[in-house]
Amino acid sequence: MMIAEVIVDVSAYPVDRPFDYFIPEQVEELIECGCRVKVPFGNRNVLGFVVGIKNETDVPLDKIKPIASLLDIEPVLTSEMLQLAKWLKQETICYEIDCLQVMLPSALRAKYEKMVVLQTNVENLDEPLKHYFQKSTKVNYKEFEKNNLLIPLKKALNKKLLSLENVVKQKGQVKEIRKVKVSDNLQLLQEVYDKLSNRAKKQKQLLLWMKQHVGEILEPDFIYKETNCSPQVLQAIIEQGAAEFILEEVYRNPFKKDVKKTDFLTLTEEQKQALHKIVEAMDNRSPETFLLHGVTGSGKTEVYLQAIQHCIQQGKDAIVLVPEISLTPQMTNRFRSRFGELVAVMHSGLSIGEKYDEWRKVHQQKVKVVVGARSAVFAPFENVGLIILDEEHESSYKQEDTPRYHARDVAIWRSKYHHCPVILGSATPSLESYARARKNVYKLLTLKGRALNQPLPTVEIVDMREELKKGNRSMFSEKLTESIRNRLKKKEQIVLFLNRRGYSSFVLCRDCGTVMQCENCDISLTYHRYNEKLKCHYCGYEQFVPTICPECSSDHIRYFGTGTQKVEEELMKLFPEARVLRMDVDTTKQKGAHEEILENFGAGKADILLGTQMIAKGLDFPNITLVGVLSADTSLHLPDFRAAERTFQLLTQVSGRAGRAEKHGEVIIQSYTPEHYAIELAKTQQYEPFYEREMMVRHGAAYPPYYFIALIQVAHEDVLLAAEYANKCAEFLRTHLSFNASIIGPTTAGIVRLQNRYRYQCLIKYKIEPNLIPTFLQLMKIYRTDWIKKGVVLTIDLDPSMI
Ligand SMILES: Nc1ncnc2c1ncn2[C@@H]1O[C@H](COP(=O)(O)OP(=O)(O)OP(=O)(O)O)[C@@H](O)[C@H]1O
Ligand SMILES: [Zn+2]
Ligand SMILES: [Zn+2]
Repeated sequence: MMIAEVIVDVSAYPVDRPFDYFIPEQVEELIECGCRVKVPFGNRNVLGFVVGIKNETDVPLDKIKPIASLLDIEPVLTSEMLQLAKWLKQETICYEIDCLQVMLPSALRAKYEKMVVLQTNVENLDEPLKHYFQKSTKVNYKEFEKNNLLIPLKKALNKKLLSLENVVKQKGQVKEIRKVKVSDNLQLLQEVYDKLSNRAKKQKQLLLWMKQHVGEILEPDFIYKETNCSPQVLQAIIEQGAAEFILEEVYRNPFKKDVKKTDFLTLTEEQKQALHKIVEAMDNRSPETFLLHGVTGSGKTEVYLQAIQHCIQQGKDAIVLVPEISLTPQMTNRFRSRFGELVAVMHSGLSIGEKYDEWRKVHQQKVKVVVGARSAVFAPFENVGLIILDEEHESSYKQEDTPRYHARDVAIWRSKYHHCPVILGSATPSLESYARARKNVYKLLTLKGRALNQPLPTVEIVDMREELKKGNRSMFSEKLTESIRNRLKKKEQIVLFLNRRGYSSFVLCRDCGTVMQCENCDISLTYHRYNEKLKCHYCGYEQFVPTICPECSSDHIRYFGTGTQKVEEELMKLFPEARVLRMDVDTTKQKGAHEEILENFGAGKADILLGTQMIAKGLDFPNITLVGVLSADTSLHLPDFRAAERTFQLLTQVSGRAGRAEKHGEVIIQSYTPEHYAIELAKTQQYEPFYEREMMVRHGAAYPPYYFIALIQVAHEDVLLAAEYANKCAEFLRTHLSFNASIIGPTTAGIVRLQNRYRYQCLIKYKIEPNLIPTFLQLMKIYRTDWIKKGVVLTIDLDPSMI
């Protein structure tokens, strides 16, 4: 008797543990840990993951049900992933099932159909299988299941004579085109022809034509054009068996264009030293974490590329994480141009099907390198030799939804598992990472100079209050206007950056001052011009811009806030001759739009690239000599203890786009608070002085990296109940945590009402608190068994960004 331990796809407290199921005899030889199964749970069948297989159980045998069906005969999760899920669940206080799901592409969570594909000459197959592949090289898995052939199938898979492919069943997810296959039986064609009455002239004509194309596979449009027949005529012929419609699967290619191969650059002395240390760690199979701190344009990417080369030479695989926002084709092409077909790319711009195809390339070990956003840290390579996080300071490496994991932590866990190094790279490392490097927890590697020895750009800060005093009400200071004009004359390129973090365009009544607010959240709606709608960025609520004020019926409605569109309009007025490209959420909605804008700018088809966060990173164009930051301050005033750090990072990153080749770069930063240290220190572009200063601030306020923080939020539709449970929560923490932890709150959250729920929170600061995780687990248990029934929503975030 064999028993499988299964984690089922039900997120509820008592269910967050493996359940025992009998393994039916016919799948005993097939089932492995990491396979998905369907199992009866309550009165329905649910999806589950096999996490263990054993011979005995403590559960009374009459309570155990059998597995309903086995969905995979090759595991979709490796044993590494199963272990990782167990760790992640503790680390982030969530359900194990959430951890398992986050590791898989969404196509595998959806409906799918499995096909068995021939990888060899049919003759090499064993007898019972042969028959299925006589006509086609791809056969539905169900055929083998139905005919009890799973055991010979598995043997053939192990010998790599056959392979498995999952075909997503959901509509539109497998890319297929319909073609017509003319029968290859000439005699049959003749018979059909003979049977036709003479009146069916068109059909006869088509059949005569088909006799010239026996066995061919053709596109319907081609047939209509060649023979002048209608779809009805073709249909009639098909019904008589002379031809058939077939679906031909075409592979998605997320890479629109092929890239030219590039060669390795000769490294600078600093690059060489950094690479040497990394290679050493790889050779010694040492799970070290390196912090590669290199100024903008210092050639960090080249170091990554050569480290990956070494990794591939060792026969191992490399994972490269890049923030979603800088996963531009320009970025991925740098990897593809070196490693060609060995690269898979994973990011949210891909369709479900494309994502799945890329994941499969990794799962089937067809590629050696994956370049992707956060979740690519779970790439199912089995022989990882190197993990890289580029722009390691980026907040998008932290998932803000369960499981609330940080890609850096997962990367380090995997590096220990695989005995390989991790590289964290940045021009502006997070304070946490830099502090760890100072303490030698991470190994610090520094690139002080730019790759071609170019000087860093000159940075000037313009006080916008002075501009206002001078009577300049425009969003462009005199200095910036002058510099733009100058570059336009010299035919050099300009990047204008609008800091939109924490900033939005809102709509206000000029008579009564009412700001249009979300129905569900205490937050103003953001105006989107492209569809003339107001949208809530937190819950997605949308409405048309009102023509009269809902409060006072005035029709004096006014738009506030400087969006990129407004900047564009003003640019047109000031510099009618300038060719402007705008890059923001609105202009990059369509697939490939991002790519096109960058390509056009790179090809010199525009003078000015105007954009938001999207253009702060990764841009590497030699002709950019001026970077203008229109509003440096907006990100300073967010309810986030990292606001200054993020502002400094952003300003440094965006400044780094200027003067990357021969021509010298200039940066102009406009600000209303130029005396703030984050802005003042961005002028020198030196990281250390900022680090020292910001560390003092963090020390004074007892924030990371000096202390760890955790945030617990309690939300309820009823404000009183929200407060009541938040109090219970705080009380529970105070009685269970030691004096080492300070508990602040409950207080109301930054946004008091979100999605119709009132929100309270407790902030916990600690250095060492052994009781923390057990206490959180206990609290979670109370919540999941009791509070949840009262409509309370409780979340625990062990590394919150907004507080
Ligand atoms: N050793 C080298 N010799 C010549 N050119 C180099 C070398 N290393 C890098 N470069 C070039 O210098 C430019 C900047 O390099 P890269 O983009 O890798 O820097 P980075 O440190 O990643 O910059 P950022 O953090 O600003 O994105 C690129 O155009 C790159 O091709
Ligand atoms: Zn009004
Ligand atoms: Zn809302």
